Amino acid sequence: MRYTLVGNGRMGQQVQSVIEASPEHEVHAVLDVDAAITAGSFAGSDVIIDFTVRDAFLANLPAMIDSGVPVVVGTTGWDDQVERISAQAREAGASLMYSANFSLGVNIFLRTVREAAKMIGSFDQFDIAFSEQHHTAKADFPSGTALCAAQMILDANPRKKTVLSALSEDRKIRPDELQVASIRLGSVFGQHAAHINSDFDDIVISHTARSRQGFASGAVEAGRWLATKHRSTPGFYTMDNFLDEVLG
Ligand SMILES: NC(=O)C1=CN([C@@H]2O[C@H](COP(=O)(O)OP(=O)(O)OC[C@H]3O[C@@H](n4cnc5c(N)ncnc54)[C@H](OP(=O)(O)O)[C@@H]3O)[C@@H](O)[C@H]2O)C=CC1
Ligand SMILES: O=C(O)C1=N[C@H](C(=O)O)C[C@H](O)C1
Repeated sequence: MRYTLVGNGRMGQQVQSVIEASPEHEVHAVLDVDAAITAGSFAGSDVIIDFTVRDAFLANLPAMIDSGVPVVVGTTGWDDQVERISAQAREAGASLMYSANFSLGVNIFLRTVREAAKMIGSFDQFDIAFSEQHHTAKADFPSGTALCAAQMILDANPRKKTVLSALSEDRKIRPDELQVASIRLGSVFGQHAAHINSDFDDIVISHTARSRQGFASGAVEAGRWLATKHRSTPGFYTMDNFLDEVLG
């Protein structure tokens, strides 16, 4: 499988080393910030993996779609555009897979949080909040993973209606607001936690990334899966679709 990588930062380099460690895969090209990207930039490639920044991803997307090569997007910070872009990909007969987090561990964690949020929804005594910690070079907040978890909690728990990502100095949080707190600290790879509280107990469900390798391995596996999917059923996919298929 020949991969073209868009972005050569922390994640681009980690994806490159995962691909180079596998006899089945090869890096076809790496397109960094200086590349003038057109549809032709992806010729000869089986999969594109994008780890850049919101604006670069949005600017390069038309060329990626026009190339007809399936695209795995790890870049976060564009959740407000997901509906428009998924429709655009479907209309073009392209394949695009987006996840704010390609780590298998994180996706298992997210499903656990969803189940917990659903269960506590039946009992008024429980409150829930979410937190994330990342390195100080991270551009977006809350993390894409935290936003994804927050949406799952809002969908699962009728007592939470909106996300509050920054507290106000002059008012209390409302019971129907879900606090999503962000900490930027040193070189933390990524830590996410759901915090549940009642008068009787505290439940904390958490995931801590031990390196960037889990994100990168997941993105490479997702690329292999998407390339196969693209041949039979092009479309817009997420890690949920991938996991549903793998888990049967
Ligand atoms: N889905 C997942 O599993 C994960 C997602 N992420 C997300 O991935 C993204 C990247 O993270 P990370 O690698 O840590 O960030 P980095 O800042 O280390 O890397 C981003 C890279 O993109 C480059 N870039 C900027 N504009 C363009 C462009 N137009 N064309 C090509 N390359 C460009 C930057 O170059 P320069 O620095 O020279 O501007 C930089 O090298 C973030 O949105 C992050 O949240 C991170 C980890 C896991
Ligand atoms: O920027 C990062 O580093 C990470 N970003 C992703 C996110 O925004 O959720 C995933 C991971 O936690 C690392």
